Amino acid sequence: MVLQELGGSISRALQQMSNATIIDEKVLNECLNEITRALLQSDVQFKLVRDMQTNIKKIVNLDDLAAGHNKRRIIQQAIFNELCKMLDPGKPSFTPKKSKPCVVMFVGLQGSGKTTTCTKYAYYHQKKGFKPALVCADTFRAGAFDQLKQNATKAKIPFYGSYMESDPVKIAVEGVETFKKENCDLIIVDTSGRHKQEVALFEEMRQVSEATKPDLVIFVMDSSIGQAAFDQAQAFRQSVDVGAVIVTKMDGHAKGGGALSAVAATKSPVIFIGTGEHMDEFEAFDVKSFVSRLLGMGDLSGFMDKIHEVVPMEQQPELLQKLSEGNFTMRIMYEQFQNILKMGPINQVFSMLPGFSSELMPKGGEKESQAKIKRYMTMMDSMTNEELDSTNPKLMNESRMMRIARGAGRHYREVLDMFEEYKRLAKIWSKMKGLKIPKKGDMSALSRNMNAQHMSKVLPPQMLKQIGGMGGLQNLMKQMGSNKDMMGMFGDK
Ligand SMILES: Nc1nc2c(ncn2[C@@H]2O[C@H](COP(=O)(O)OP(=O)(O)OP(=O)(O)O)[C@@H](O)[C@H]2O)c(=O)[nH]1
Repeated sequence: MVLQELGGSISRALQQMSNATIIDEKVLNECLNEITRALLQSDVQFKLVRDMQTNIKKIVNLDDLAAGHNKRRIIQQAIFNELCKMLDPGKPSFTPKKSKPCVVMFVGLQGSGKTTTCTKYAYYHQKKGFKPALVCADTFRAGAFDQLKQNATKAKIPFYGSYMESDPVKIAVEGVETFKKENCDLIIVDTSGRHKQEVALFEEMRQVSEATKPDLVIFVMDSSIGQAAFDQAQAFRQSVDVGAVIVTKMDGHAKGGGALSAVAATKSPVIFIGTGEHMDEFEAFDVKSFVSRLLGMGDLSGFMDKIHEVVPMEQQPELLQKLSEGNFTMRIMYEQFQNILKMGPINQVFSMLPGFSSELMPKGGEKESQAKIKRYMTMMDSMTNEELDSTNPKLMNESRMMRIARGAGRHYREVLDMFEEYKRLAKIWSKMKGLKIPKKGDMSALSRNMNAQHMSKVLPPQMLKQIGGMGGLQNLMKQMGSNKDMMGMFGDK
């Protein structure tokens, strides 16, 4: 079962439960069985799923719940928490610091996407101001060095390797020494891919680890390996001190369940996921955001962080001010489209945005969505400043739209479509009116300033009903103590 289907099945099970007039043992069991089935089909290890089910039943004791408690919300929250617990081993991974040079070693099965991921990891940190370098200690696969060299050159990252030397330990040590001298602060060592049974290659990996003394060993796992994930991850952990997991190929036909099993086997957190073959198809992994998106709840906190990353600091207060005044103009939409295109793979960003995901981003239609955004932007290029900055929808009459269509070489119908999309987004964002704007556009402060009132306006009515209306929402926020967690629930589905 692919990841999107898993999310869909879980959301449906929750929805069915919410539709029941009374939630009793039978309804709860049906809901949990549905979720169990979905997780098993997604290749989550059987034991993990069984434990989860037992835990939820322990937490949600229907008889003990005093009258007046919102049972649906408690069950939903329990499922959310259990899924988070499955993915969170409870200890954070080592994170590289610019001030101190560090060595990170990559291990994984042959073809898992290790070499590609090494470059993605280096590129990600390079964008954050690190000085990364790549060492190819894979002397087993002919062509591995060329592949790394090619990727590294593309990303302008220094690399080290040899066509002649056959001893991976020697290359690894020389590469690490070389880059330490060159003051690189993140030295990444790519090792040979292994089959599970290859004792010699496991021994080689152990020796490379012993010689280079990595600060972190990352286990790279292909998300489609299914039920085998647990055993494979454990085999690696027995030879080297795995400290983090990266799950690749989460795009396409990925089965998400293997990730959960790998976390359980290595007791190490997933730190990134690979979502495509390209360098920037790589996402930092956050458990709560992931589960939130898996359950179809959207992830506004992730979106806020993304905005923080790509919207220039000087633009932020201005944008927030405009949103707080309820002035969502075409120009803001244009700028947001520009930012979205800058943020990287569009499907990742869309799944975080309230309102953007469902209409503009049909599942699997990233290319079309990207083209649509570009088309919208071309049409907006033919608009006047007055039109772009107006908040009066009446300004956009037929003759103006005809003119824009002619100017952009598009059909009138397409301009109309774009305008409908603008109105839809303006309606969603207008609910941010009155939001207190923190100084210097601090996004996390903005999250904190969101109160139940704002949330109730932005939440889809169905979801608000599930939570237990305004009262339930206020209670939930009090209990959670932090608005940031709640931000994950801002989907518009
Ligand atoms: N769709 C998709 N493809 C990926 C992803 N990561 C890697 N790949 C592809 O998977 C294939 C194998 O990747 P490599 O990086 O060569 O794998 P490797 O683990 O280094 O292989 P060995 O050196 O043999 O161990 C390549 O075609 C990559 O482009 C991903 O996140 N999504």
